[in-house]
Amino acid sequence: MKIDSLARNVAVSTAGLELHYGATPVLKGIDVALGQGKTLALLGPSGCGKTTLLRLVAGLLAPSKGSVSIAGQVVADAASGMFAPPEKRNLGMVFQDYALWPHMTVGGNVSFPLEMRGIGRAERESRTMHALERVGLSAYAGRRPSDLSGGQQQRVAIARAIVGEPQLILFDEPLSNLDRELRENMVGELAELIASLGLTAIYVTHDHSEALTLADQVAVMRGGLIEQLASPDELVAQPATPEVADFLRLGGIAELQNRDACWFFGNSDVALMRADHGSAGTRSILIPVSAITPGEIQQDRVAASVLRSQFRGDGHLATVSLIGADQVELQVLSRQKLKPGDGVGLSIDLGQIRWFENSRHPHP
Ligand SMILES: Nc1ncnc2c1ncn2[C@@H]1O[C@H](COP(=O)(O)OP(=O)(O)OP(=O)(O)O)[C@@H](O)[C@H]1O
Repeated sequence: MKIDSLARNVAVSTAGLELHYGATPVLKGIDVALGQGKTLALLGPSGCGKTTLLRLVAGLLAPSKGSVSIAGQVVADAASGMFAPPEKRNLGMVFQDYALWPHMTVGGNVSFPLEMRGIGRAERESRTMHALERVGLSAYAGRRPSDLSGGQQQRVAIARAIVGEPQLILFDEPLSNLDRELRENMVGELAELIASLGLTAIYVTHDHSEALTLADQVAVMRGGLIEQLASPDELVAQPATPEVADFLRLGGIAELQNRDACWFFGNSDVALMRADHGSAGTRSILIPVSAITPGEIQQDRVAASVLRSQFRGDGHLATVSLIGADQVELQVLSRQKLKPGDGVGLSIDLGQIRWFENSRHPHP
């Protein structure tokens, strides 16, 4: 194994990583580097390759091209054929379905990885109790997993993943089997646990709020590629593409056309604002929820019709379509309840609009 002294504080990195199933490319060239003690979320829609990337880091799959390094050591390299199996990578894994052994006690489950490593009984017992204490389950060591709730079972899986004090912990949608309330509580707990243990973690999820809550860096993936890799703050403030903005639900995405010195929504007659002569013919924009103030329909407002609305804690979040450009859907936050079919006038703060360089549209 090669030690890269320049990369000592890089906990995990990939270079030109590709994975093909036969002729089908699933990952098309992934370059990431994650610092010690940091959490990286892999976020993206179903089938974009998140789990495949995690499995390549874990050593459950070998790359078709490129390499994976952990703590400066190459653990897989397609060119040389070098491949370290999972048990040689010093990592912990937590899966969606907990993967606990039903015939063993909670304590037995947690101590199993230590037993596999040949660690003696006394040390196993003290480390197991310590790991269970860390997840708040020391009183449950003698119980069977089936006696525990879903949230408690997932904590047992986390205790089992940290008991060996791994340098890296991999989470594959660990909360997706829990109901919404428990999931929301556990996101915060997990973030706290990861921080207090100083873990380096990779966390796969398709839930943007989980990713933005937990991670220091978020890789938004699409079609086997990373579309944007950035901190949560940067992603929200500066989504690189309309697709990223749409996936993070930052607001409404629209395509504008420059005609007669005005920016119109698509090829409709609904104008948003004046345009400079000579500016590009077509641009995609993000109109954040915070840029729109809803009110009565009147002359200087963009008229829209409510499609659906949901209460979300601080108001009613409605999806509206523009009258005269009904392919454009925007998100509006309203104090009053809006019902499907209601007419609403939108005051749009043009200063908050984000203009994208490209002219791609997320809903072809
Ligand atoms: N063994 C396999 N053989 C062929 N194709 C596969 C295999 N495993 C995964 N794929 C394909 O690879 C692509 C990426 O799968 P992957 O599980 O990494 O996606 P994902 O982003 O994690 O999605 P999800 O959130 O649904 O788990 C998918 O199109 C999937 O159908």
